[in-house]
Amino acid sequence: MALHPEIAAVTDRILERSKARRAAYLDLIRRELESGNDRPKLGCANLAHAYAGTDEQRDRMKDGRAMNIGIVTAYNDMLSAHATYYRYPEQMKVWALEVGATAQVAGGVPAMCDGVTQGYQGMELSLFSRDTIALSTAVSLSHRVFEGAALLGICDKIVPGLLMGALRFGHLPMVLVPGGPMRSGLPNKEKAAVRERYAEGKASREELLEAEIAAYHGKGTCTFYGTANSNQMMMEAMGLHVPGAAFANPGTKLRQELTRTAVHRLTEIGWNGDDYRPIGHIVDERAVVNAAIALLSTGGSTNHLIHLPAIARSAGIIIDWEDFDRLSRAVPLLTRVYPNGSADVNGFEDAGGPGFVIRELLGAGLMHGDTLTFAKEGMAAYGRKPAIEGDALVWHDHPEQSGDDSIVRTVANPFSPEGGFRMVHGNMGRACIKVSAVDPDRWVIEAPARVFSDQQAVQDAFKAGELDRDVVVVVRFQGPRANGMPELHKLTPPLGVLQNKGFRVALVTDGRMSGASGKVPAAIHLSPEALGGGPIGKLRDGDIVRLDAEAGVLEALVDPAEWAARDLAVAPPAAIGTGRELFAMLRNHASEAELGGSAMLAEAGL
Ligand SMILES: O=C(O)[C@H](O)[C@@H](O)[C@H](O)[C@H](O)COP(=O)(O)O
Ligand code: SF4
Repeated sequence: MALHPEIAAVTDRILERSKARRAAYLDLIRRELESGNDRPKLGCANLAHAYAGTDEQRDRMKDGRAMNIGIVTAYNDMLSAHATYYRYPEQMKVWALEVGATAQVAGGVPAMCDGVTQGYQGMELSLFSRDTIALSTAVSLSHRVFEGAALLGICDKIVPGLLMGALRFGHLPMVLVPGGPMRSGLPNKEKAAVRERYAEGKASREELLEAEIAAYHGKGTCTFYGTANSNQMMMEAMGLHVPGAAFANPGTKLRQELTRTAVHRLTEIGWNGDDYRPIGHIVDERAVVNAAIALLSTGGSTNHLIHLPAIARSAGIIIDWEDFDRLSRAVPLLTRVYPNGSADVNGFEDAGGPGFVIRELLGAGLMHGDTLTFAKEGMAAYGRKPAIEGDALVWHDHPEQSGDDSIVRTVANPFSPEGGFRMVHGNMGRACIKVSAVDPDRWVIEAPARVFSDQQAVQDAFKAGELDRDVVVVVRFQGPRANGMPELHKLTPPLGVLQNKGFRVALVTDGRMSGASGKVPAAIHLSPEALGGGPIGKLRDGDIVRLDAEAGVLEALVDPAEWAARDLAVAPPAAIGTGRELFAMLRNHASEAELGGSAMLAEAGL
């Protein structure tokens, strides 16, 4: 099937825009391969230090003919998703030896659970924890005694951060190794309903805690389709997994064999043979477009409108929100997974999962099918479903129809002819809105603004009954440079209560929302941000604001002369405590959300 013309056009736009940067990137990884991929060249003392900690593999390492795999792990017990990684390195070392290779933990990277920090000070470190992860990945791989790498990370900023760092070592073959979602617990919609009752004072804290623990009840990724699970969908679309590895549950034979195959396949690719395919060649302009399409056709997390531009830039590729907007209008919405529906990610996997979606998109010419992938067979392999037969890991074709068309649909019968994202712009700048989780009758909201500079003030105003009306809640000074661009997801329950009461409600912010945020129309990532002069700083209580997701408009309906003459609001002082002061250097140099929201990339000229 020929590639859809709009997808070809957007890809060409990206290729053209990225030409010089991409050429420089490919030249870098060529030079790195020539200079950096020959362990025997290192000094004897350097090699002895590298091997001492893994003395049981020293003879094989000394021999230098087999791949030494660097494992970069984001294991910790804070993220239920990453707790699954506890024994992965030990197992992976055994699986490497099975095929004559070796593996070492090159380093650990920090990982924040946004669910634990949501609504609290720690959330102001969340976005920049991504740069910290990228830097830690570079420190890990800088030992230069590896011919391949396995990246163990699942959640929100961890996959983006690992890739941002690892792509600077793009001459190495690499694989992303996910751990899988926890089994389904209390359905997400029931959890959200208890939260709204609690916000209204109709449920006790004990009742809420019970509900939350019933939802988040064990090891594995949370089961809503938020940023973490969107990561897995995108990694499949970029060909950076063993095909179909995204959503096999932890502790299963299938999960084990997918990880074992990742280790074996990595050594098969090698670094000096004819199957050499380094991550820097896999992550090209078409793979970035495929990732965007996978995100848009599944109503994935809005955080990837910041993370994918950052990942792409790390490989010399520039994608912008207009690209996303154009792709979103060209690809259909094929899944409804919470918050875009009531099913969770286990239901998505059972109904066909990423493989079904990719098979559909490839078959309709809605994805690039000719990209280089970790799998030998190319992108078609990612349209199939893994299974265990006896002791063997095999792949099967998906059936023509999904297992549940209330969750996954074919291209011929989509939930919507267009994807889940829109860009909106006007006299306050450019913002993003995810429409896949918003009822169409709420895509246009025009109401008086109520302006805040922090999310707690919104909660207080809600509790005081001051928001019980049609209202556009504006929360500013939430951008990367102001306070690290926290997610404002705790505002979802109160705004949802107002919406349930029948009020016309919207949120406008230079901050972010969670991938788990949904039903309330929210224009987010507004750029330029308030700190430093963004026009959102001109808004006043009572101004009429119009948010029209269909027409792509976000406008303060204020007389232009008055708007031009207005002074900007004064920024609140930078907060300290919970380590936030340590991140001032990242805030002060951060680029805008659309450019990736990264001080590290900005200062590196990427
Ligand atoms: O972008 C995301 O997907 C969120 O950051 C998610 O990782 C975060 O943990 C939410 O806070 C979870 O949702 P609840 O807070 O509703 O549990
Ligand atoms: S999905 Fe979010 S809440 Fe769940 S483990 Fe990952 S970061 Fe934490």
